[in-house]
Amino acid sequence: MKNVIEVKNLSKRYGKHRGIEQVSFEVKKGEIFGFLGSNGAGKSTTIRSMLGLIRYDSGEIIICGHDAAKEREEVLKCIGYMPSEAWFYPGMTIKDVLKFAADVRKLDCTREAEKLCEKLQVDTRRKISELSLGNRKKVSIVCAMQHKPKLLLFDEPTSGLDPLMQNTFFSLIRDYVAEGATCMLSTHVLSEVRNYCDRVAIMKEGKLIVTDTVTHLMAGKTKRIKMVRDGRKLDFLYKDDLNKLYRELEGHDISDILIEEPGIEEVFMHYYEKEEN
Ligand SMILES: Nc1ncnc2c1ncn2[C@@H]1O[C@H](COP(=O)(O)OP(=O)(O)OP(=O)(O)O)[C@@H](O)[C@H]1O
Repeated sequence: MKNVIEVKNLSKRYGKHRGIEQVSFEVKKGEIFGFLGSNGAGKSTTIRSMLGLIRYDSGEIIICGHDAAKEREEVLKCIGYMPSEAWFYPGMTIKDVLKFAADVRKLDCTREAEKLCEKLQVDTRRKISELSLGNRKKVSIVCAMQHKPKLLLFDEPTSGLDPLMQNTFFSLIRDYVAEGATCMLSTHVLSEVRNYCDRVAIMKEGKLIVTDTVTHLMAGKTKRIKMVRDGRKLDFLYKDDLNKLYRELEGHDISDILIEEPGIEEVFMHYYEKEEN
């Protein structure tokens, strides 16, 4: 399958401060790719480098077959970007904002914008200054999607959206992906990754520590064990061979035991801990 994103050995420093180091990953056409990491891990730096919003120090970024450093305009043509801050000129109406965003691309996006506004319940007559954060986020979503881009690139898209709108947002993504688009989104919301993403990359302290399918990550060796041992309730994550655990339990009174797959939160923590060891 064709790669829509290829990031190779991407590094960026902010003066003395660490930005990102040697980040490499690929996203295939038709994937929904989750980008995870705690505050300051380097997600926005990677995304902004992809868009040419910041100049990176070394490495290579190819998007839709174009080099992000040398063919920025071509790259921007194929991307619909939603930044984490939904900032617009406060005096403009939503309709004006959407038209402005389409005009910049020299496209008529009226029909698609109307469809999106209806689904997201956006009243285009309202002024930006009257909108809550959630409603500004919705305007941002329409701006990113109305030109039906090949690559939907979202930086923390759902913060501020109510659960109903989050569902609508992901169903829109799925519709575009079904029509041939690809999506990469950064998020702190692990359930979004579990429910909607095909693959995930986890960043930590400027480095990419794992890239894998969500299914594979969830099916790892780590288990959550709940048991009552010698009258004491225990609840812990177990990463080793289960046979070893059974041997360790010999001679103890086990009155109850439950072995289950950990949640994605635990898988995420597992990778963080593993890196530290
Ligand atoms: N303009 C800047 N000047 C100096 N350092 C910066 C700047 N922007 C980011 N950094 C640093 O680069 C690192 C990566 O930050 P980045 O914003 O990419 O992380 P992030 O994963 O997007 O975090 P968050 O989830 O909080 O948005 C951090 O150590 C951060 O302090």
